[in-house]
Amino acid sequence: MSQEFIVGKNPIIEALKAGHSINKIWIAEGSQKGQMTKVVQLAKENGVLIQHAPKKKLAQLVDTDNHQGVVASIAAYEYAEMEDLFQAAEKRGEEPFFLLLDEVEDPHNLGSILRTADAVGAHGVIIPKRRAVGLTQTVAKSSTGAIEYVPVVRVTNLARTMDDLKKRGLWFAGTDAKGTADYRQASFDMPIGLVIGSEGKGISRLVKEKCDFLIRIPMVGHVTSLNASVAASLLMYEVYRRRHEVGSE
Ligand SMILES: C[S@@+](CC[C@H](N)C(=O)[O-])C[C@H]1O[C@@H](n2cnc3c(N)ncnc32)[C@H](O)[C@@H]1O
Repeated sequence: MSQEFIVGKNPIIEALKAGHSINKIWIAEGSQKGQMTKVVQLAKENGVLIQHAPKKKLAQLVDTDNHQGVVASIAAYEYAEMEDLFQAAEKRGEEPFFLLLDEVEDPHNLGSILRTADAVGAHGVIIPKRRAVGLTQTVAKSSTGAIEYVPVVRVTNLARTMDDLKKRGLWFAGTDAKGTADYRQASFDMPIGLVIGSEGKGISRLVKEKCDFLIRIPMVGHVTSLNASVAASLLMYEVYRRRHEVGSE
């Protein structure tokens, strides 16, 4: 089984809580306080081996000093199947709410999108296999554990996947700073796929053509677009706002 590392207390706590298969945890000597006691307690409950080591050893394992004194070696994150996303919606008695990321490359953006997707109860994220970031440890860290809860499906061809999903009732809202409709006027009560473009090029032509409508978040300042994860978060919360009455969390 392929193996990678996750770093930081919160991501490791979430991985342990979610029952992710962890081979071993390294804790830096002298950093056993605060949240670290929770890491140790959960590791013991899950029978995970803990090794205390100098900070330098942790930095060598993961090639960074930014590990908050704890590193875990885990089985690689698994991708979900499309059916898992539909089942997640069905289980909650909700219309499907998926995110499609068209070649998002920055792991911090993907992590942050997963974090908000978890917060708003989106049923899953769809990414292409090529020219896009996958489920790496940087993504896991940026997602602060949400990677454990939001199913991510990898597909060979996003445009073709949209055709398949349309047959299952999905509507696609493309997002673009130059989109024709103000997002405040769009409908989100049907089964919806929110399409987010890449950091550099935005949504590709083919994928854009498959979108049923193109929405924009109005911008009255000087820059021409928002960061992909910021735009995704605002729009995910708009879907949430439309679907949940105040106090009905
Ligand atoms: C950094 S932007 C891409 C900018 C790219 N140069 C372009 O021309 O589209 C990344 C993605 O964030 C989303 N986005 C950014 N600003 C937006 C806005 N004002 N309204 C809707 N979506 C936006 C879109 O999905 C966009 O493809």
